[in-house]
Amino acid sequence: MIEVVCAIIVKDDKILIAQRSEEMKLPLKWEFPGGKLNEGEDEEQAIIREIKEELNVEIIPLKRLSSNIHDYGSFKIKLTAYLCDFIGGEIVLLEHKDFKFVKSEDLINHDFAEADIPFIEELKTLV
Ligand SMILES: Nc1nc2c([nH]c(=O)n2[C@@H]2O[C@H](COP(=O)(O)OP(=O)(O)OP(=O)(O)O)[C@@H](O)[C@H]2O)c(=O)[nH]1
Repeated sequence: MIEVVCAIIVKDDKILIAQRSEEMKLPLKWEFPGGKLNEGEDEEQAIIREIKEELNVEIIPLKRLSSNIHDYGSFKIKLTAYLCDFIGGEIVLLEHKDFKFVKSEDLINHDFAEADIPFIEELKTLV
């Protein structure tokens, strides 16, 4: 099983979501940015590194939210979300096709990766 961490980055009561590019797995799906844990890394180190690599910004993980296990058929992931504080930098899309900040009740209107669906309900009560 692949261990993946993703960041729930909140700014002005809105959540940052990113759209996967055509070249990535799950093309054009929306997701919470993040990625796979490297060997020897803990979840917080991984999320800080991934967000810097993908979006060129600095975050601080504040709180571990829930984990979802999802089987895509060809691969299975354990996806863990972290509520994060946006501490600085200008977003530069280094891997994704697009990004936006949306209200938690608006998440449902985006075509999310299936593994993310349980977070969408959870976030309505949190953000
Ligand atoms: N970062 C991120 N990955 C997610 C989310 N939901 C979800 O199913 N995933 C899946 O988790 C896997 C690991 O993410 P990644 O961002 O490191 O993947 P990657 O670009 O290295 O994938 P690839 O190089 O295998 O295409 C991907 O296959 C991705 O499709 C999510 O909300 N955020």
